[in-house]
Amino acid sequence: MKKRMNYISWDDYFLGIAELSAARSKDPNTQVGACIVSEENKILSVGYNGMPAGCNDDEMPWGRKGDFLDTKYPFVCHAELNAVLNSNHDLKGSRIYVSLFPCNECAKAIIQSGIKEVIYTCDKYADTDGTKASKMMFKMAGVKTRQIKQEHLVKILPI
Ligand SMILES: Nc1ccn([C@H]2C[C@H](O)[C@@H](COP(=O)(O)O)O2)c(=O)n1
Ligand SMILES: [Zn+2]
Repeated sequence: MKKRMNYISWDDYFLGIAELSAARSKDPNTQVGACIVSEENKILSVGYNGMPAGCNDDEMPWGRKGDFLDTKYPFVCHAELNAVLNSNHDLKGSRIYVSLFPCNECAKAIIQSGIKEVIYTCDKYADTDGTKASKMMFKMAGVKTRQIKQEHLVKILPI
């Protein structure tokens, strides 16, 4: 008997784990998940966007508009930053799978931690200056970026 052939690729596997992590997010508008993987395809960390530890997410604002302090933006920790901070491992040479292209703040954390490749699916904020800054920094720092489609798994997040 031969081995099973239609197993999922490493990319689909780790992207699936990033998507599953995103399903933990309480953000009503955008749920993001990230999974950091070593050169040996071992999972080093995962994360999703949410309020900082100890900040009661029932009491924090989740809106997008209005006074800055009445929105989620100054408070929420992004999925990629959480994944970097959640890890107890050296991230040098690793790659990060993320369901949305990293913002400029996360791009800095990704570069400084030694991650060498960003694999992402969605790029819905491509036209923003933040994403443009991320792309500039990744290029200058030699961090590869690659967009892939989720081929084999149904999207986990509810529509
Ligand atoms: N690469 C990213 C981009 C965004 N996030 C988080 C931050 C917020 O919780 C949400 C964005 O909210 P929106 O403006 O789309 O309502 O997604 C992230 O974790 N990683
Ligand atoms: Zn970010």
